[in-house]
Amino acid sequence: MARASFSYSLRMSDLKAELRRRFLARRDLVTPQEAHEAAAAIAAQGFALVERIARDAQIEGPVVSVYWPIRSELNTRPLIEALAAKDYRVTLPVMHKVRHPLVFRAFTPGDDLVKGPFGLSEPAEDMPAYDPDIIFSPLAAFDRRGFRLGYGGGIYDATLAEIRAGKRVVAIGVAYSCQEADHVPIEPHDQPLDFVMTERGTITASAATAA
Ligand SMILES: Nc1nc2c(c(=O)[nH]1)N(C=O)[C@@H](CNc1ccc(C(=O)N[C@@H](CCC(=O)O)C(=O)O)cc1)CN2
Ligand SMILES: Nc1ncnc2c1ncn2[C@@H]1O[C@H](COP(=O)(O)OP(=O)(O)OP(=O)(O)O)[C@@H](O)[C@H]1O
Repeated sequence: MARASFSYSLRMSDLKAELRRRFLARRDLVTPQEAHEAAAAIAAQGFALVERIARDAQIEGPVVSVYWPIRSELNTRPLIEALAAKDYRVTLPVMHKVRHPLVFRAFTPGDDLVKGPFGLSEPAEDMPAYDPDIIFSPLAAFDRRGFRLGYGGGIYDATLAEIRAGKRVVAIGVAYSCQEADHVPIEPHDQPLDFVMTERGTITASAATAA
């Protein structure tokens, strides 16, 4: 038994690592012009979806978490600007350890960010922390059920599991359409997204828990 589950998890991590490599390589091929247009599309769609979620769920002044892009991730800075301009409470993730939940700290465009691990830019430790109502999550690959693969830290999974144990949170994956996979391999700890947003439109995830 022990041997069977060991080989299962080895194969699973190889499979995830291979998919991660393949889909990150696709993302790296996006041209600057495509990236520019996608960032504008995500700002418009993301802003509209936040307004819709806040209205439907009757959340006054929702806390919205947006990632601060690194590497070839889709640029969410125009989305952050659009939300902040309408007085939404924007937070950015602060990483502590792999497989541990993120902390979300307040950010307003123009605020200083400090260097975190892996080239991350994060709000300073003295900024106030809030639990988000809506989380925009980066990813390497996604499927239409709403399952995602990240950089392999299990961090968004741990974060969503923790918040969902106490309240409703809407998770929105942000990606280029070239990052869509038929089926992302899943494990029991994987937390589904509610929506995935690409430059082509917004997908309502079929495995969503909060729709
Ligand atoms: N822009 C952005 N912010 C984010 C994330 C993200 O994916 N993108 N995160 C999403 O969770 C959290 C940070 N987590 C991260 C976890 C791992 C790596 C990383 O670079 N990992 C190495 C592999 C390390 C290893 O295998 O030992 C790598 O990919 O090279 C980056 C961010 C919170 N903030
Ligand atoms: N809560 C957990 N319990 C047990 N194993 C876990 C847990 N979270 C992650 N792992 C293991 O860590 C590895 C990375 O997890 P996974 O592939 O789900 O991360 P990811 O979704 O790419 O990362 P992130 O959520 O940070 O973007 C996997 O091989 C998985 O088995």
